[in-house]
Amino acid sequence: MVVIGRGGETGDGENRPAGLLGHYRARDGSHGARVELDLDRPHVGLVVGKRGSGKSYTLGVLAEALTGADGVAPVVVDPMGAFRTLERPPVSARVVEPRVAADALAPREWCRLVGLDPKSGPGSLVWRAAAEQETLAGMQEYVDDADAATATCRAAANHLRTAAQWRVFGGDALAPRHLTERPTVLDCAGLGRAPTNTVVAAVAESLYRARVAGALDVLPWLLVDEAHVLFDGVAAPSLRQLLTRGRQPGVSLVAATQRPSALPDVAHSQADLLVAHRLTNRADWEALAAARPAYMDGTFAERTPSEPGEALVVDDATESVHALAVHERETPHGGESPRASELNRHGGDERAGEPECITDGGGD
Ligand SMILES: Nc1ncnc2c1ncn2[C@@H]1O[C@H](COP(=O)(O)OP(=O)(O)OP(=O)(O)O)[C@@H](O)[C@H]1O
Repeated sequence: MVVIGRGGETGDGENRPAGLLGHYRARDGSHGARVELDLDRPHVGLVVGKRGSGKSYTLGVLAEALTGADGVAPVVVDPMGAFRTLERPPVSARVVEPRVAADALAPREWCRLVGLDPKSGPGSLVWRAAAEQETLAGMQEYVDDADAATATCRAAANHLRTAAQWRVFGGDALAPRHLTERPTVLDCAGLGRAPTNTVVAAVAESLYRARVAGALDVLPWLLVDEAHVLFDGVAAPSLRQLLTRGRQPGVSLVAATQRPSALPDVAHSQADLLVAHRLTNRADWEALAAARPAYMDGTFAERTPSEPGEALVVDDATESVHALAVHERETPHGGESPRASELNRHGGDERAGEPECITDGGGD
């Protein structure tokens, strides 16, 4: 058995947590030896591949592995509702509609979020409101009562009203302890790009701060699907922080994307683990190759897997490359596209239960 991500360490490996990622692929398609992933130390991972190549499935396998290990806690950002099935045993994750405290975002991020230039009148008013107030309701009141031109107040109020309509602000429901006491899925299906970015910014920042402050006794793993849309919005600074400094306090980040070429260079240079499913785009191969070291034998174009669930894993810790079949999920995979032929006579399709909503009150 091989443990990916664990290199050059002495000591009793038996006692250190690891999770099953897959098996080596034999030439005849049969399973070879087990390949596990180190869950003892924090990691930065990328899961890449074209549409339908198995990225979400692999994130699900990783969430299941983390659930079975001591001392770690998976927090999954679910942009499409594909991970709701993790609420079933043996994971029994809590699926929540995320709520974010308004003061989890810095004043600068508030301006960016609502699309206002901080140097403009309305932008500077929103900046001051965010600096002074803890809740979105408080910010709205601050803007309404501000000693500023009517047009400035009205423009700022309109932008804050839009943010209020996203229904992601309110209370401290995403407190790090809450997030990590059980495997958690943040159900962002139906949220747009800006509110999803808001959720990821707040969660990434609060997990990081909690670990730095010594307020969390488990090591969180933030798993984000469709990551390219997050490195392009207000979540980007918090994700960059996890990439460059998250391992020190013990926060892991695994980002999945179908467009690795759209990720910033820092994501490629900081990742110590790459799980590459099938990729056919030259720009994507080049983005991976630019950051990948000489121990890669052959090119990504030559070695790209052909079937969903097959992966090329590049491990910086052991400076090795592995061709795997990713392990089968224990919970059902929820990322399947619906097929017309599988709809029932009433036109419905079977969905996982409605997500639980945890708000602690005191919201906006
Ligand atoms: N390890 C695996 N074992 C068995 N089947 C798999 C595995 N990985 C993927 N599949 C199959 O491939 C399909 C596509 O996988 P998945 O939904 O994870 O793709 P994706 O890369 O996330 O696609 P998208 O970019 O559209 O979200 C799954 O529905 C599943 O049937």
